[in-house]
This record gives sequence, C-alpha cells and structure tokens, in this order.
Amino acid sequence: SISDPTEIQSFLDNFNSQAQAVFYKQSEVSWTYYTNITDYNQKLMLDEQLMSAKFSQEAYRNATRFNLTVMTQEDRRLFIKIMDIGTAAQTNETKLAYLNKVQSDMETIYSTAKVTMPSGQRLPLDPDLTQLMATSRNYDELLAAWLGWRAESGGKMKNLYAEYVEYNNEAVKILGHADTGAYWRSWYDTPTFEDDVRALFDQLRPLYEQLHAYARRKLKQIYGNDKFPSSGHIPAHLLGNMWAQQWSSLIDELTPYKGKPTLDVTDEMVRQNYTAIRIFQTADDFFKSLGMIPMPDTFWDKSLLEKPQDGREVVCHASAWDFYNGRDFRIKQCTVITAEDLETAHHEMGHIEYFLQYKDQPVSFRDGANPGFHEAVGDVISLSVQTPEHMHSIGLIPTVSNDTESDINFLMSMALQKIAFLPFGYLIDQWRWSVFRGETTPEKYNEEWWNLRCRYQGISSPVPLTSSDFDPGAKYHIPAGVPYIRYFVSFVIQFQFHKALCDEANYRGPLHRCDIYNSKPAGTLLSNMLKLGSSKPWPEAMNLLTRQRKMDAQPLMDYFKPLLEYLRQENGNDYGWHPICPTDPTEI
Ligand SMILES: O=C(CCC(O)(O)[C@H](Cc1ccccc1)NC(=O)c1ccccc1)N[C@@H](Cc1c[nH]c2ccccc12)C(=O)O
Ligand SMILES: [Zn+2]
Repeated sequence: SISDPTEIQSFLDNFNSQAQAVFYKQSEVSWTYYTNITDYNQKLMLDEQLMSAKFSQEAYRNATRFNLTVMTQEDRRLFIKIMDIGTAAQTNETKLAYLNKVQSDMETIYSTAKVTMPSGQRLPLDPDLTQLMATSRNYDELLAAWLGWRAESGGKMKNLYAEYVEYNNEAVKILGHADTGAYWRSWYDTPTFEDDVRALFDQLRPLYEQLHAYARRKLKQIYGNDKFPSSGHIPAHLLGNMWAQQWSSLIDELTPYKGKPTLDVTDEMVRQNYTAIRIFQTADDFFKSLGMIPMPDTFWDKSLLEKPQDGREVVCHASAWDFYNGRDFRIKQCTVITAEDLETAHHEMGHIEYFLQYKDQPVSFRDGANPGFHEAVGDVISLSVQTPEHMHSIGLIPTVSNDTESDINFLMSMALQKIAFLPFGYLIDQWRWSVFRGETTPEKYNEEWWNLRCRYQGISSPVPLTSSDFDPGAKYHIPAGVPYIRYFVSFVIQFQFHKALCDEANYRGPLHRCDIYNSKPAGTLLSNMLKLGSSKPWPEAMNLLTRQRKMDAQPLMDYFKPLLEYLRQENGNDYGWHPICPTDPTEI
C-alpha cells in the first residue's frame, strides 16, 4: 500500500478539488428540487445522486490503497472521513437508485400533504396547520387537524418506510456497520454514546415531569377533566404543536403570574410590520455584534426566505445549505412573522455561521465537531436574544421587570421551548434505532412509537390506534431520513456553550438573564471552536470552548433551578403518569 507522503498529499489535494465540484453540483440540483417540487426536478436530483455516489465509491476505492499507519493524525482523519461514504457504498445501482427514490418520495408526500378540513378548505402544514395547532383552543378543531395531518402524511408512507429501512441497512452494512442506527451513532465517535444520552435524559426527567404536571393541570382547566385519561397522559393534540414537541404557543395560558407584560413577541413583531428579511437581518446583526462573519451577499441574493406564492410546491421544513465552494450559502425557510420563526431563523443562521467559519477547511472537515454541535450554534445565540433585556433592547417588549414573579414567567416561557422538547428529542431515535436493529418490525412500528410517546413524553393518542396508522411519518425527519438525537444533544450542550460564552463576556448574573450581544471576546471564543469544523474529535472542540470534554446537563439544570422549585411547590404530589398508554383513550 502507498506510504509516500507526496502521493498522499496529491491524492488529498485532488480529492478536495474534485469533491468541491461534485458536491456543488449535487447541492445546486437538490436546491432546485427542494424549491420547486416537480417530477422532472426530482429525476435530475436522483440522477445527480447516482453520479455523486459513483464519485464517492471511486474515492473510497482509491483511499483504501494508502497505508494509514504512516500518516499524520490529521491525514489519517481525512482518509477515514473520505471512506465514510454512507449509503453511497451500495454499488448495486438499481438498489441505490430505488433507495434514493423511496426516500425522496416519502419526503415529497410529507411536503405536499394537505388536509381537507370540515369547512372544505385544503390546508398544508406550513403555515396553516401549524398556525391552527398553535392558536386554536377548540378540542374538536385541533383533533380534526391532528387526525387529518397524520392520515395525509404518515398514513400514506408506511410501506415505503419499511423498504427504506431494508435498503438503507443493506447499504451501510457494506461499510461494516451493524445497521443504519449504528452508522448514525458512529458520527459521535463515542463507544458509550447510547448510555451517555440515556444518563442525560434520566438526569433531566424530573424537570420534565414537573413541567408536564403543571401543563396538564392548566390544560384540564381549559378542556375539562373528562378529556384526559386516568393514566395521567395529556392528549397529543392539545399542546399547541403538531407533535407536542414544544409548548411555547401555550405561554399565555401557562404563565404563572398574570398581569405582567407578555413574553410572546409575535403580536409586537406583526404590529411593527416585521418582514422575513428583517427577521434574518436581526439574526445577522447579532453575529456581527460578536465580531463573527456576516451573511455574504450570495446569501441575501439566493436564499428562499418565504413560501413562494406562485403555486410552486416547496419543501417548507427549514434547512441551511453549504454549496461547498466557499462562497454560496443559503437558507430555505417558509418564514412567518412569529416569535417561533424568529427563533428558527437564528437556528438556521447558526448553521450558516458554522459553514462560514470552517469554509477554508478541507471538504471532509466541513462538518460539525459532531451533529449536535451544528444544531447548537444558532440556539446558543437565541438564548441571549430571548432574554427580556435583549428583547427590550430591540424594541419587542416595552419594559424589563426582573422581580421574582417576572423571572419565573420568563423561565416558564423558556421551559416550554427547551424542557418540553427533551423527551421528544430523545425518543425519536430510540424508536428509529430499534427499527434499524430489527427489534421493531413493520407491524409494530406504530405501537412502539406510542409506547415511547406514552412512556417518555407522557402524552397519548386521542383516538384508538389502527394498523394502517404510521404516526412517525407525520414528523419531517422520519420521511426525510434526518437523524434526531442531534437535537437532544444540542439542547444539553447549548447551555454549556451559553455558560462558557457568558463567562468569557465577563457576565456575572444568573445564567438565564445573560445576553452576550456585542461581546467580541465571546465571539472570538465561539469562532475559534467553529473554525475547527470536524478536524478534531468533538471532546477537543468542547474543551476549547467550555474547558471540559464531556456533555454535561448541569448548566441546563442550573439555568432552570428557580423554576423547578416553583413547579415542585405548585404540583405537590400531582405529577407523573402511568408508563403504559391508556387502553381506550376515551376511557376516563
Ligand atoms: O428540524 C429543525 C430545523 C431544521 C434543521 O436546521 O435542523 C435542518 C434539518 C435538515 C437536515 C438535513 C436535510 C434537510 C433538513 N438541518 C440543516 O439544515 C443542517 C444543515 C447543515 C448541517 C446540519 C444541519 N428543528 C427541529 C427542532 C429544533 C431544534 N432547535 C430548534 C429551535 C427552534 C425551533 C425548533 C428547533 C424540528 O423542527 O423538529
Ligand atoms: Zn438545525
């Protein structure tokens, strides 16, 4: 095998320039499809995916001819990443083409699904059903939207998913992975990763149980005790979100102390005629205040920041795009003028900032230190943006009151976003890993999904399950094949990052009131970590930013400590739920 340093270097240089060209072409063709769903654009994208797979297979074959043992650590790391080609390892072109087609068809079903409401209106998820789930307080209207969405999305792809699992597993096994779940977990390069995330979740459950109990009591007052099963579960369609994954839209009902200025800035954004562009300029301004890299002109020219009104079908689920040429970076988001979309805009721009910071790395290092890092960048900035102090400084709330009651109100609004999410962020890939392992077979897909929803999230289906249901398919990341444990990891580490940046900014107060806006030292510290991309093992990136190498839920627990005390006080013994789903949801 080849050990000559000159040959090693020329292979890496060659790969780097060829890969940029191939990945650029694939990004462009995919972008065309995602922003204009037609059979023709899908075919162009699928053809390009086969070309790109051939390039990756060739690079893999060439890379195996080199002797890794004589290389520098950095070159060895590059070769290992070049050989991690995922499903492109499938050299049977018919099988790979079919896998890619099935995956794209499921994502298209999801992205073009519409629900016919009792009124006869046909509503898409974005923006209509999302807004209905957030604003309606009518039990039956919420149920109609929830039932309609699951039928039009997941209900239409159950058999496709079983095939996707089979073909995806077959492809990654060629690389030596036990199954697709094992392949996805390998990106964290931690042999105890599954145990580590389970330990974090177990550590955080008491926080969630208290929030769940508080929300359940308030929702019973709104919808009546008779709508809630005696098992203690909350019906899945009552949490203000299609998947009950974040409960922020219930903030007005769940605010502990009434009579204080609202923390939901949506109305004020609408009153000030906020536009999608202005939402993204607000986010860009924050990164600039830290001395970080502003969005380039191509971002403003080529992003799609609003749902097209010309009848085009698009994939509305937000995403950030690196075109791998060091110049072209875009966001695709069907932005609406709400507090939640202000938050999502920061989340997406966090991905772009990461792209910008590592754009001079070799292509194979243009990735997050681990997938959770990529999801955390924007959310860290958003933790500062959402403080009452910052919201006041950008004119979205009239006054800042930091008496104890206002403080609890603010912590509640953050908990509805961050604590409510934890079991959801955890359970999605618990389900998928069990499916990829073959422990959960197709006839058990839906039953196991609700087992996890009932056990970890304490919510249950408002109607009896039938064998044709496939509720996992009603959540974008399942048909789109996007892993999800990354968000659970992000929701833990973003508080570690926030604490480290607040320390760097010489902030002294309570963590939940810290706003790092204008802190160049904090911006420099964050940039230096982001510049690494995936060139170093993630514990090193973690250490550079936080001075420790592990994921740690303590900063999150410290942030919410005052709220946990309040909730324990409020709930007394009225908390918790039976781990098993209620047999008949209408059984009371
Ligand atoms: O899915 C997303 C945002 C979409 C994304 O930015 O994570 C996007 C997902 C995606 C991945 C691959 C193909 C298509 C979509 N990820 C990226 O765009 C992305 C880009 C580069 C590197 C890594 C991820 N958020 C999650 C939950 C969430 C996490 N943080 C939040 C903050 C506010 C609101 C929601 C969330 C959700 O909606 O369930
Ligand atoms: Zn993301």
